[in-house]
Amino acid sequence: MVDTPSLKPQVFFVLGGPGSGKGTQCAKMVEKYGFAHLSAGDLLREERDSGSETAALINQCIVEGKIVPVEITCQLLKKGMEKQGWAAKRFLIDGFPRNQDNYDGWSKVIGDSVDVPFILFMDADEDTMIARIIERSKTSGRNDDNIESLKKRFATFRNETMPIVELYETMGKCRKINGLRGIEEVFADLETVFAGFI
Ligand SMILES: Nc1ncnc2c1ncn2[C@@H]1O[C@H](COP(=O)(O)OP(=O)(O)O)[C@@H](O)[C@H]1O
Ligand SMILES: Nc1ccn([C@H]2C[C@H](O)[C@@H](COP(=O)(O)OP(=O)(O)O)O2)c(=O)n1
Ligand SMILES: [Mg+2]
Repeated sequence: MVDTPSLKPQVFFVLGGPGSGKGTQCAKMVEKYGFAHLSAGDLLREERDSGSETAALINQCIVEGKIVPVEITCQLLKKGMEKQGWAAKRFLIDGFPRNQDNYDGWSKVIGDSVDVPFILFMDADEDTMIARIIERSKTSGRNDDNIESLKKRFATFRNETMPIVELYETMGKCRKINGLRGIEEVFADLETVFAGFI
């Protein structure tokens, strides 16, 4: 039987607490292996800064460490994927799905039109993540890179995002990465996990 190549895009979600290294590692995968990278947070900040009618709601969620309703985020991701050329692409989608609402909304709108071979979970302890975000705050210009917002983001991560990580774990689709080491050592682990896809 002829093995017909799938035209579905492959999507790898990248989850982990704030400062766990999601964006850093995705950028390296783009540079070395040509993956397309969509950061849900970056898309939401861009949408907020465009001054659209959802800008105020998005900003409120960002500052309060809450998750923006999926109708907004999923449309931004879908548009971003279409812009990159939908089919036969390998996408890293960073910072999504961050809660059950994200997961359900994606399933409804995108669902089986993509393959999700696995997700990455960047694992790090809070002290390390806090130190990294404090350092990042010196240059990021982000209005949520401060200790007050950060505490709320951690609570959301523990209460809403970890159950999604666990859901993928029960499906045998979660690849846990120790994010505590140096950037290059972490990346070497990603290369191992992605063997067969790069
Ligand atoms: N493995 C690492 N070791 C030390 N610092 C790191 C590491 N990975 C990322 N960083 C730094 O920590 C900060 C947060 O990383 P980032 O990739 O933006 O995390 P996230 O997208 O998960 O919030 C950045 O300033 C980045 O340069
Ligand atoms: N799926 C998502 C992703 C991000 N957001 C909002 C809420 C998050 O605290 C902010 C920032 O997310 P982002 O992934 O950029 O943050 P970190 O890279 O984890 O530091 O954006 C969201 O509401 N829904
Ligand atoms: Mg990030």
